[in-house]
Amino acid sequence: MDLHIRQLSKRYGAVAALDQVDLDVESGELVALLGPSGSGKTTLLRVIAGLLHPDDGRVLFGENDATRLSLRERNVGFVFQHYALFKHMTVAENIAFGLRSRPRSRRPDKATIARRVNELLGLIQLPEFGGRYPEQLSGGQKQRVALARALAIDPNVLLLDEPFGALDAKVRVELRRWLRNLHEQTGQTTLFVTHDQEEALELADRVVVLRDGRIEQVGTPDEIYSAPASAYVFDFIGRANVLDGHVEHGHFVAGAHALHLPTDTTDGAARLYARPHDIALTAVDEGLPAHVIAAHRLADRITLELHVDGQARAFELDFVATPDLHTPTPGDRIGLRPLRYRVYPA
Ligand SMILES: Nc1ncnc2c1ncn2[C@@H]1O[C@H](COP(=O)(O)OP(=O)(O)OP(=O)(O)O)[C@@H](O)[C@H]1O
Repeated sequence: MDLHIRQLSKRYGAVAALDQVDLDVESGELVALLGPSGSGKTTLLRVIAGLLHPDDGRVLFGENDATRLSLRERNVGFVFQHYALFKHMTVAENIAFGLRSRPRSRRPDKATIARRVNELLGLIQLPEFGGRYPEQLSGGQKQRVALARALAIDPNVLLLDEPFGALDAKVRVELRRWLRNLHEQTGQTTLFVTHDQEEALELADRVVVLRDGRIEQVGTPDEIYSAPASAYVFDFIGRANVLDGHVEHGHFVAGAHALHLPTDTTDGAARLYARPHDIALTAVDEGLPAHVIAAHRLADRITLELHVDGQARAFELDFVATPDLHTPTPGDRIGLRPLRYRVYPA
């Protein structure tokens, strides 16, 4: 089912946890809510779930205004990082819980529930685990069961709040790929909260970047990564180098160096942002002059720490070592040519 958020606001004293948020999620989409701690991700998810009431604004499931409906009436499935399974119930009982606790008029019969549970055990790839108790499962298995429990009720939307946040890095990566796969099978409209940009970019159809309770950018992972709408998004999405300078007649000027800007940018003080792997090494008089502070090698990758003439911030450049390439050493003078970059007003 599609989901529409209209002008949602929620304050805690002086803090605007959500500030006039608008968002449309299409039926079947997997959308990541991405932002640093305190940006409002969990608040937004809880308002959609009906666990929290907004001060203002509306939540629509399809065309139906759900703003005043309770959690149960909204028929949402959710999995939170710390939303533990019921310890005294088996895996199968946990998965069946949502269906069994429906009012009698809407409760499926026992055989239908058992069929649904088996189907879900298959979907989460734990077909033999129905009789186990949660304490007999690994962390990743528990979260898969939690997901099956959330899916059992055939929810209007599936809401996931850092569901893999408590697991170790390797399991996290496995589970996010598994979740992407599962999503392709179920086609369930899903909102996924994370503060991990890699997770968001790999998993989602679209990413919503939040900042202080407002949406900073909404786009496909490619749009967010390749065309960050602001310095904030650029910085949050990956490693960033920053050059201070100014824009003049379609060029970014830093010291004696000018770089052509493909799009119209207003003249004035500006900052250029470039990723460490998007910068080429040149002869010192052909690029931005810099000197090498340190060189680090990890397998075939080399990272140079640099000081660019006239700039206050440290600068980093990454490249792959090849046999014919001379690796600069500390103290060397080199030139830099940003290959891909974005310029934002300072
Ligand atoms: N119950 C509460 N009482 C007071 N302030 C709150 C409450 N819940 C959230 N806030 C504040 O609202 C803002 C948004 O919080 P929220 O939990 O939505 O952020 P988040 O992006 O999910 O962060 P995290 O990644 O740390 O979970 C924060 O400034 C937070 O301190």
